[in-house]
Amino acid sequence: MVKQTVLIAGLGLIGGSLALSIRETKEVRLIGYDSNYSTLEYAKMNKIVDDVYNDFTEAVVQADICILAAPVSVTVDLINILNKLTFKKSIIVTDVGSVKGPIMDVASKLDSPNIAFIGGHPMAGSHKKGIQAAKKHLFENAIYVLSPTDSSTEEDLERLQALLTPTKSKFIILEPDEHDEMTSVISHFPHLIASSLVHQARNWQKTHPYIHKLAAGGFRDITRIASSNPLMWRDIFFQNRSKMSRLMDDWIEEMKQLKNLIDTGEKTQIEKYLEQAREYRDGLDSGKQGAIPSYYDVYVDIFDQPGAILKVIELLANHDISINNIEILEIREGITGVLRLSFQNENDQKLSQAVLKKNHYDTVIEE
Ligand SMILES: NC(=O)C1=CN([C@@H]2O[C@H](COP(=O)(O)OP(=O)(O)OC[C@H]3O[C@@H](n4cnc5c(N)ncnc54)[C@H](O)[C@@H]3O)[C@@H](O)[C@H]2O)C=CC1
Ligand SMILES: O=C(O)C(=O)Cc1ccc(O)cc1
Repeated sequence: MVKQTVLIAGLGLIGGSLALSIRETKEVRLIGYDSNYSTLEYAKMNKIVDDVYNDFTEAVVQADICILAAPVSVTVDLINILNKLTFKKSIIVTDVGSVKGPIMDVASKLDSPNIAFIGGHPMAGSHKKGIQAAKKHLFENAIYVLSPTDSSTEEDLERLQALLTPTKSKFIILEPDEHDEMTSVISHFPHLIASSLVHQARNWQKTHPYIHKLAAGGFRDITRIASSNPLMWRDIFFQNRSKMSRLMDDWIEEMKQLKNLIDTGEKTQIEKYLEQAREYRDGLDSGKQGAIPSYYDVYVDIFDQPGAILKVIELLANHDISINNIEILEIREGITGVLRLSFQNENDQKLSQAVLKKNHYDTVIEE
């Protein structure tokens, strides 16, 4: 069987993770392009792809399928380059960008009859960046948005889905504008708000130096997404600029109304506001993977003793459970402290809780 050549352009967190899940497909020759030499070196050394290129044109003309996995603005530039090339054979081109509008706009100008463009967005990720953070199972159970275009056929869509099957994600078809509006509401705008809450705390720290300590609990949780890659998010905000701007207008208006209720002592109205928010939030399906991936955390009480953290890690490693992230939330001399362990999925979360409980650790999973 003739192997199809698949190019991943941009071998960072998302491109690298896609490569790790696709590479086991025997009938694929996987090649990678990136502008960063050490990324290419890493990808080659760790056999994440079969071959690496630092020239996009040289790589893409070989490909049967090309996945553009660079920042959104770079993806737009790469599509513009595609429009200047001659393709002697047919190629399916897709992307992974968090914003679809600008990418689909430029893709609609592709005039080679040999290019079939299908927009894409695997809705899972992390606050980390770069190929070192790539994970084979990153997209497991995640929603994977696909946006076919006039240039793509049903067969192209099926071929792309077949290639992406090892990601174990769930495909949904969305119109680009629909996608950008929804992601602006549940991902892009909340991101900005999380960062603004952090700024607010930082400003108040000048008045109350102790705020830093108090912010370690719930505040850190609700602002977690503010720790993500600033360059990527800057790109997302500007590429989804008009939708972000509209949401900011709505938000400012809502804040004004809330301020008014607080200033005038409208307790009933405020209670109603909180109640409605609680009802809607409780109705969100916590068991399903949403667009912003859930965090699967387990809180473990540990004693401040040498090697206490290591013991927990060893225990889970012995059960083949891999930990995504570890944070020490509070530990003071001689008393118990809390360790937050984050896992890739609910299964690992529940399994680790069972293992830890069996070994007499106090654990909590927040609902
Ligand atoms: N990080 C996340 O959680 C998610 C990100 N996305 C989207 O995936 C895309 C990539 O994001 P990440 O992998 O997180 O970022 P990343 O920073 O980990 O990787 C980006 C890669 O693109 C490369 N790159 C940058 N400029 C380039 C250029 N001119 N030519 C070739 N390569 C270039 C970088 O060297 C890097 O290896 C973005 O469009 C983002 O919107 C989609 C879903 C989730
Ligand atoms: O919202 C976040 O920060 C995430 O948890 C990961 C993420 C980032 C960007 C996306 O386009 C999709 C998911």
